Amino acid sequence: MSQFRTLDDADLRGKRVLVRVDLNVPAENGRVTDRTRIARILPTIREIADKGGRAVLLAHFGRPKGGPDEKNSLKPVALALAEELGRPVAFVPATVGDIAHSAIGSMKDGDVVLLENTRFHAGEEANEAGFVDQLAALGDIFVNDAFSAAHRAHASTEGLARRLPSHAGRTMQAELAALARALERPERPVVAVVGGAKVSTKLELLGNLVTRVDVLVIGGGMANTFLAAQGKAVGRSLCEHDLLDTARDILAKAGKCRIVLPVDAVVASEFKAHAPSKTVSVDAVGPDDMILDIGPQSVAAVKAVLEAARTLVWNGPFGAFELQPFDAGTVAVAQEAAALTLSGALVSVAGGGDTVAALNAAGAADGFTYVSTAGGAFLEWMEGKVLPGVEALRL
Ligand SMILES: Nc1ncnc2c1ncn2[C@@H]1O[C@H](COP(=O)(O)OP(=O)(O)OP(=O)(O)O)[C@@H](O)[C@H]1O
Ligand SMILES: O=C(O)[C@H](O)COP(=O)(O)O
Repeated sequence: MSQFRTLDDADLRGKRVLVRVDLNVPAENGRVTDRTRIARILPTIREIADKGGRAVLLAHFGRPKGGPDEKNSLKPVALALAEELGRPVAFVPATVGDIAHSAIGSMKDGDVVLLENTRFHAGEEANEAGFVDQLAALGDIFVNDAFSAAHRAHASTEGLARRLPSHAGRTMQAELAALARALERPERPVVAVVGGAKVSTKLELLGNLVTRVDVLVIGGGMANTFLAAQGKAVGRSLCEHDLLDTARDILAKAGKCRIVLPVDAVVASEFKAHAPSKTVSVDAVGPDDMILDIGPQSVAAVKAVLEAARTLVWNGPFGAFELQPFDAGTVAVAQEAAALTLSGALVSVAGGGDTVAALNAAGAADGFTYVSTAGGAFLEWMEGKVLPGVEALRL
């Protein structure tokens, strides 16, 4: 961690500390429905406040089009944050300018305020120098605790880190350490599991992973494209038929990396919970069938792969896990990974919004070595891409 300044290196007392956090949390009708990301940033905020810093939180929420819109206000999130923190969090209905200055000017040591959505200003996503200046004028030092937004080169993630003395927050530190352990200097054999639905966005990831891991397990909707590329019928399953050549290229360049695809599947003719289903070989998928989960033989094969592995990196469920009983494959593999991790045999790291939801639903998340709350940033990191928000923190 010597490549980054951390809170250990910061003189916080009496300082205005601009803290970039990720409060892009799921919400419905103005109520936060999942507080995982809030829980992750508490240690950094508490440490800054307890050391006498004045924590000025910066965050985005949703994807507003560069102007204020009530639907994307962070105000309700400030309430949830205050509850989790167990201390007041003053919400400031402005991101920069006089209102923000005056609210920050009246802070005392140990206070916490949350500024309005950074994306209400077009300069945020454009990483405009003028907007970076306006943000920088509000603080003395910058702390980035938002790994999950670090793939964005925005004013509050990248620009500020280059403008003010900058430090990695505790969650950023933990995330980088866990991810480095899993892919940069992992114990081998390393297994990557890639599933889920977003085939086209994850194909580049697969192409990169085959050069870095020992075994690549492909599941979920992803696998269907590969089965089709091998000439198998996939019926009405989720499948990107225009990407079959890309899938074939990935299979061809696998080299020493073993690729594990499902050998059996649970199929149904409707995409809904408890739809009548049957288990078939992947060579016997009918024209009306939809593959909604991997079958028991595939589960056994993946478990065997995990038993022989030392490191696991996982993104994407094995099936339509929100619909019972099509969660069975994901649940079984998640529980096996958690058990192997708890026994000390495996280092396991998982990331992705739906993946984390699936691991939680399986009761397996606590068993993993590290569960990242990052979606896009986790994928880009797995792809081996440079994350601008992380790069800007490097010494
Ligand atoms: N065989 C399948 N057929 C259809 N949908 C599937 C199948 N397997 C998995 N899915 C769907 O994949 C989705 C999750 O995949 P996704 O690629 O979005 O995961 P993620 O990367 O963890 O999510 P996020 O983008 O939120 O970070 C789930 O909604 C699940 O129902
Ligand atoms: O939810 C996320 O993955 C991060 O907060 C980044 O959000 P974005 O995809 O809208 O940039």
